[in-house]
Amino acid sequence: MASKITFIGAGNMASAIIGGLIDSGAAPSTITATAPHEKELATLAKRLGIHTTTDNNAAVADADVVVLAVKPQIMRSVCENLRDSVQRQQPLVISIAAGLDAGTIDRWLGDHNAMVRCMPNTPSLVGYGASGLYANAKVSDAQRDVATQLMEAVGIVEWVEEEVLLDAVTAVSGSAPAYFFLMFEAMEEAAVKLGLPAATARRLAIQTALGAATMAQQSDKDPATLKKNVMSPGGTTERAIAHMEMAQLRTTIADAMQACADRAQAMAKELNGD
Ligand SMILES: NC(=O)C1=CN([C@@H]2O[C@H](COP(=O)(O)OP(=O)(O)OC[C@H]3O[C@@H](n4cnc5c(N)ncnc54)[C@H](OP(=O)(O)O)[C@@H]3O)[C@@H](O)[C@H]2O)C=CC1
Ligand SMILES: O=C(O)[C@@H]1CCC=N1
Repeated sequence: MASKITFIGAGNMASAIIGGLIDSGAAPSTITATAPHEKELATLAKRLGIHTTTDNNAAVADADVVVLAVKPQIMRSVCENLRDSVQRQQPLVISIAAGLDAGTIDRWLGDHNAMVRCMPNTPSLVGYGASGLYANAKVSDAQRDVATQLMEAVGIVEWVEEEVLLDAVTAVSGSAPAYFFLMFEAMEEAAVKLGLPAATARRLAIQTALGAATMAQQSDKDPATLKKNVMSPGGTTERAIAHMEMAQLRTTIADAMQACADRAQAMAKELNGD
């Protein structure tokens, strides 16, 4: 990617994306990251060879792409401080903040900006991210490609055409790593009750999830068929799955995802007010 990219914020998500970009061939000299403290930046500059600065406005001055990667609660003051530089430079602005509408950030940045809003997830840290992206009407096809390349550096990308669908993305991928971690916790606890050492149980559960995910990704069969293939008639898996269905696991998952999407809506109301 030849564009000059500036990351406002240099925390977990920004450093994951920058690491992925460099691994996929981006020149470190085209990347700048900002944060309030020199010390954190110096570590990042040393590790990745990128430019760093504590001056957000200086970092935006020659950027083609500006990625907003600060916490939602401080986004307004960060954006208002950047307004003049962004209006002068007119970069593609990509926000990865949860809960903040593209329109709100655009307004804080002085309006009429090409804005992409992205909902990533934490497996981006290890290159297995899943991101949902939404673009406003100012974003060109070339800028869409840039945003796709940026997030594909740390995983897969799915575009949505209506911003409200990012709430569904939050429910199915943004928040979802935690659902699987809960499953690992529960399986480990149950396996310990069945007599296995905790460490053995954890390794087996995690490897099984990795295997199941890889199979589901590589197979041309749907998940229902793959599930059926594990279930010998009258066997052990059939008994376990019957128990999960009887306990309404599907309803629990649907209700949890609805609660997640509802919370995303409520957060948007809290965060997007004047
Ligand atoms: N974690 C997750 O699962 C997900 C996170 N997100 C979003 O990603 C964004 C970043 O999250 P994450 O990386 O986890 O957070 P971090 O706290 O790890 O990173 C935030 C970064 O912003 C820096 N910062 C603080 N104030 C400023 C400022 N005024 N100017 C420039 N930089 C500043 C922080 O520096 P310092 O540490 O010195 O304060 C830090 O480097 C959030 O908006 C979050 O909603 C989205 C989806 C999933
Ligand atoms: O829990 C949260 O609010 C954030 C957004 C998606 C993942 N973490």
